[in-house]
Amino acid sequence: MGTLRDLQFALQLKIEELRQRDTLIDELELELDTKDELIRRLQEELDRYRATVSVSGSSAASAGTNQRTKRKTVISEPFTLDPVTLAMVSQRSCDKSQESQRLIQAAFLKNDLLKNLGVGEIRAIISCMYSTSINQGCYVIQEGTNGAQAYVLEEGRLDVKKDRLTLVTIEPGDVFGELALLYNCTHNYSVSGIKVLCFVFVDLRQHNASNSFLRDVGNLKHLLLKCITHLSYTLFSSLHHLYNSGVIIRDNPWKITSVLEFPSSI
Ligand SMILES: Nc1ncnc2c1ncn2[C@@H]1O[C@@H]2COP(=O)(O)O[C@H]2[C@H]1O
Repeated sequence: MGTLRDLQFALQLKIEELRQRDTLIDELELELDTKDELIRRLQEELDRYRATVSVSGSSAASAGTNQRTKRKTVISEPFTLDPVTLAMVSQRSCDKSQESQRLIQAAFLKNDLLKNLGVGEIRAIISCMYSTSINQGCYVIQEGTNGAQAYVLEEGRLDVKKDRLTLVTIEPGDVFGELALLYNCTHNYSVSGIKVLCFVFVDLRQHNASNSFLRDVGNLKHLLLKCITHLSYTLFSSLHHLYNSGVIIRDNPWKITSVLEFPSSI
C-alpha cells in the first residue's frame, strides 16, 4: 500500500496529465475552427464558381440535360434545402428561356441581399418565378403597400420615386422590391414605368398553404431568411434604421465583413 507521499505524487501526475489533455483539446478545437472556416470559404468559392460556370455562355446550356439536372440538386452548406422540396420545385418550374434564367441569376448575384444564396437555391427560386408585363404608366410597386413580391426587370426601364421625385432608374437585370420583402415591411418607394416585362418572386410567407404549388415550395421562405443572416447585425441595424427613416440605402457604402446569426425575431 502506498504512502501518503506516493499518493500525492500520483495525484500530481494525474493533474499534469489532465492539464496536458486540456491543452491538447484547446489546440484541436482551434484547428477545428480553422478547418471549419476553410470549409466555409471553399464552399463559397465553389458556389461562386458554379454560378460563373452556369452564367457563362450557352455552351454550358448545350452540355446536356443530364448535367443540368444534376447541378440543380446541389445545395450549399450549412443552409440546406430539403432535396425533395427542391426536386418538386424544379419539376413545377414556370418555363423560362436559358437567357432569362441567366438574366435572373446575374441579377441575384449582383444584389447585396441575395448574392449569398447558394447556386442551387437561386435556381430553386428562379424556377418559381413567373413572368408578367406592366402596361403603360403603371405602378409596379406603390409606396406604403406591403412587400409581398420582389421582381427582376427583364425589359424596359422603371423609376424609383419618393414623393413623386425620381431617385434612381431600374435597368434590365436589376432586382427590385426586395427590401420590403426581406425586411418584412411596407415599400418606402414607388416603382413605375412604361411597358416593362418583369419576373416576379412571390413572398411565400404571405400565402396560405391552400395553394398546392405554394405549399410545395413553402420551404423556400427559409431562403429569404438566409439572405438576411448573411448581413452582420450591426450592418442590418444601420440599414434597417435608414430604411425605415426613408433614406436610400440600396447603393450603400458598407461592406459585409462578417456573418452573424440573427435574433429569431427578425
Ligand atoms: N437607390 C435605391 N434606394 C432604395 N430603393 C431602391 C434603390 N434603387 C432601387 N431600389 C428599389 O426600389 C424598391 C422599392 O421597393 P422596396 O423598398 O421593397 O425595394 C426597393 C429597391 O428594390
